[in-house]
Amino acid sequence: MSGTAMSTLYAMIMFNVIGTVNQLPAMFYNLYRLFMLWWFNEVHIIIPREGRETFTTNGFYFSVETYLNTMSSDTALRLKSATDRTGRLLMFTMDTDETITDVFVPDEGNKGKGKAIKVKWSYHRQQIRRGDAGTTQKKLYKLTLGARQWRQVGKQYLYHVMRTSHEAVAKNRERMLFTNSARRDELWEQNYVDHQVASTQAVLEHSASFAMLAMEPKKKQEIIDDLETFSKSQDYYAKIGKAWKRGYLLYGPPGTGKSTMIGCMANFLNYDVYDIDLTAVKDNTELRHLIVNTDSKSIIVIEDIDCSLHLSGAREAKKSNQGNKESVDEEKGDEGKSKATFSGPLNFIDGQNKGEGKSKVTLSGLLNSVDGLWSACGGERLIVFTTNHVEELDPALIRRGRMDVHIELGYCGFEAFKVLAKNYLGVEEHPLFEKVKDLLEKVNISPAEVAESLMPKNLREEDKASQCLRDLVRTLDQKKQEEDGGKGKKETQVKQ
Ligand SMILES: Nc1ncnc2c1ncn2[C@@H]1O[C@H](COP(=O)(O)OP(=O)(O)OP(=O)(O)O)[C@@H](O)[C@H]1O
Ligand SMILES: [Mg+2]
Repeated sequence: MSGTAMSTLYAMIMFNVIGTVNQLPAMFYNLYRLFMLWWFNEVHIIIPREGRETFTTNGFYFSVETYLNTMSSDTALRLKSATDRTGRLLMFTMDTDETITDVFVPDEGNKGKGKAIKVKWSYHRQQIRRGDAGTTQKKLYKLTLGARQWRQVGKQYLYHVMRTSHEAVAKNRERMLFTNSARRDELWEQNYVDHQVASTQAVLEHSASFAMLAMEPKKKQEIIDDLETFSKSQDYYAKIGKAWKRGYLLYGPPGTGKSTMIGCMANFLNYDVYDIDLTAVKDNTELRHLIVNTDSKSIIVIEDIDCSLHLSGAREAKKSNQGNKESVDEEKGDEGKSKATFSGPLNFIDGQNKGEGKSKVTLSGLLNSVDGLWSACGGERLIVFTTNHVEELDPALIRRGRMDVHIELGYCGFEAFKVLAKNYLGVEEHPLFEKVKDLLEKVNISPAEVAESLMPKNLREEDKASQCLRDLVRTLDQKKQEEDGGKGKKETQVKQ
């Protein structure tokens, strides 16, 4: 094909894409177009970096870049690599004039009838002379595919590119942790927050995944299925007229993995986390304001809800004192005064009430805020309460409909231990496993304590697994003796 003919074709496709050939008589134009497609049998689509207006950029160019990044590292021969803007994620892009091939299977029922098509992508830079102003460089991607394929599934393919790139962006999106909490330092210690970026934004650094969560496998799978179903059920929730929200109550003794599970949920769903410390919330109005101002795709967390406030007490006092308007007045008194926002994780509540136990949040205030979230906010959200003492919570707070799923996290059983042994020591079998199994049936020990025993204490030790397992057996024996001696709790507890 001659250079002139190619340029004509480029020009045509570009005209076609941006729709500027309206002046041509329609019939002549269509005939001409069909002839060109038949004659050259290939279509080239140019996606320039520059947008249509001066000084603008073309969003689709970046979608293509992200899309190609999801595949170019496997197929291109020359790649450029760089980190993304956060400096954390490695991106691979094609080098100039590099070409890669993509295979696309259109939907059944489409004109392409489900047959795979091959398309080519290439990346180019062109020097453009601008008279006396010198030259500028134009960056562009070029898509090449058969003329018939373009007619049949071209648009479907381009939408596929756009959708895949949006999904990749969503997947690699950094999860943020917002907190009103004076517990910020504690969160840092737990590696929830990256120190370096905390002054401007808090990135959720918790690397927890369900794979490393020690829990009975069937129960774990049920939770994963529940989360997955929830995240894909937008249409279903709309159909039954229910807000797209789900409440989780996580309860169990200390160190059984409640906070860890929240990290797993956030990473699994790719949601942000809003950690609300009720003791740092001034009053009910402020709480409502905080909750309603959370973004979609987020998990609103209230940890240790039993200790944050004496919520059940507040409710009981209110019940037994129906005539006393004080608590109601308290709830209404600060209407409109709240200034709290989730503008960032640091200092967004004025310091005076922080951690001083002066919060005036009441149980009914909390109930109203949760219900307000259910009714007033669009978008998907989870709300998670954690507690060590579920029996002390007011039934209204945790009734189904508010807290849809109740998950008990118990002491460490043998199944949970095997997950920990695999994660911490990389072993799936060991002669000491039988002994550990036997002791775990008799002793109540939290996964946190087991995890602590499984941490190598001496790097010079060659057989770290045996050393750690011996350490665990010693700890379990010691606990058993304590329990046998009546010092510890002896009643059987739920194990995971
Ligand atoms: N089920 C578990 N699976 C894996 N690791 C666990 C599990 N439970 C606890 N751990 C380990 O123990 C540490 C403490 O656990 P975590 O903070 O999740 O407990 P918790 O139930 O929230 O305790 P608390 O009631 O005191 O807040 C975690 O950092 C993790 O390393
Ligand atoms: Mg916790």
